[in-house]
Amino acid sequence: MTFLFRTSFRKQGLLIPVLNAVRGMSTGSPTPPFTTLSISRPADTITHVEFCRPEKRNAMNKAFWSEMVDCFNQIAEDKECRVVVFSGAGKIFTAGIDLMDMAGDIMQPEGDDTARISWNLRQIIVKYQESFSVIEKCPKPVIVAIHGACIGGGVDLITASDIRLCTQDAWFQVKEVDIGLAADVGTLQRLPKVIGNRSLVNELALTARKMYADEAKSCGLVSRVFPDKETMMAGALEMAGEIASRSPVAVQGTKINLIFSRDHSVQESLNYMATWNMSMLQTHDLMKSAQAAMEKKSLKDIIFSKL
Ligand SMILES: CCC/C=C/C=C/C(=O)SCCNC(=O)CCNC(=O)[C@H](O)C(C)(C)COP(=O)(O)OP(=O)(O)OC[C@H]1O[C@@H](n2cnc3c(N)ncnc32)[C@H](O)[C@@H]1OP(=O)(O)O
Repeated sequence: MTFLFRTSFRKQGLLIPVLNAVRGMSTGSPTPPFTTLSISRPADTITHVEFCRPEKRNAMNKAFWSEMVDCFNQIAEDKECRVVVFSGAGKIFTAGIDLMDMAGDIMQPEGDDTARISWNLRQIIVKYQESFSVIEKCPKPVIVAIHGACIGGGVDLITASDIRLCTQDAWFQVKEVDIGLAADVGTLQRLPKVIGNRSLVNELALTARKMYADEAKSCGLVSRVFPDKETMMAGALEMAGEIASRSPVAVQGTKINLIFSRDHSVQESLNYMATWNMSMLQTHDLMKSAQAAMEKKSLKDIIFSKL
């Protein structure tokens, strides 16, 4: 962590939440109006979202699925926030879908006949898909920090995130086939694009075998493995600080164009990029950043307008 960061934390009286995050501890209870998410501000431009249901191993109950949408829509609108760190409180990152709380919605959908039941079920699935798509739609980069187990819905969540870090004890499991369903909220669509090895994706999704940290790193699911949660949280916050020091015009434009190009041809993506930058290149941030580079100044010393 940089000196600048530390002074910024102290200046704002935010040293304790930062230390808690760095220690990998829960920052406390969920933050109202949320019941499953705890939101803290380790620095003025960084939002830490912690999945906070440790006693249930962060199983994804109904409240979680809707709170994710509210939380990330709010972050998308929050002009102070430039980057998000997402982690899980307690023993593991997440046990996936809450098998107790969600059974009704999925196994006994309402409707007078097959068509209406199917229609209602479709709407439920689309709604749950949005709980993770909202991470991708949020223009602020999301760094996800994974410790212990990341099961089922957890893999859906992390594949919608921009940067994945994990601890040496982390393991990943596309568990859906074990509970009798095909994963339907993002894993089957995003994991092949993340890993780029179809055979491995097929193997993981069809057998539900566990994949441990070293393999996750070697196949590209995560970009860094840390010895423990405390070190990982410190690494995540340091990385968040690096991103947050850059121009938000440049950072958000980079996220949006990377996602666009993942889903389009090179030529379509170049066209999109040209149209994007024909306005974004007119930002003051370009001159400020270029000048800092010429003067060998740290970008942490440059003030960019909020976005
Ligand atoms: C349309 C939506 C589509 C979404 C699909 C998503 C699908 C999936 O996510 S499939 C994966 C489902 N998850 C599982 O099968 C995992 C089940 N849990 C476990 O295997 C273990 O709990 C785990 C290895 C995660 C942790 O083991 P540990 O010994 O550390 O803890 P436990 O004593 O087992 O559990 C502690 C309490 O947490 C409750 N709990 C754990 N997982 C879930 C869960 N998935 N759903 C609901 N509750 C869960 C567990 O019951 C214990 O509660 P209590 O007895 O009250 O203490």
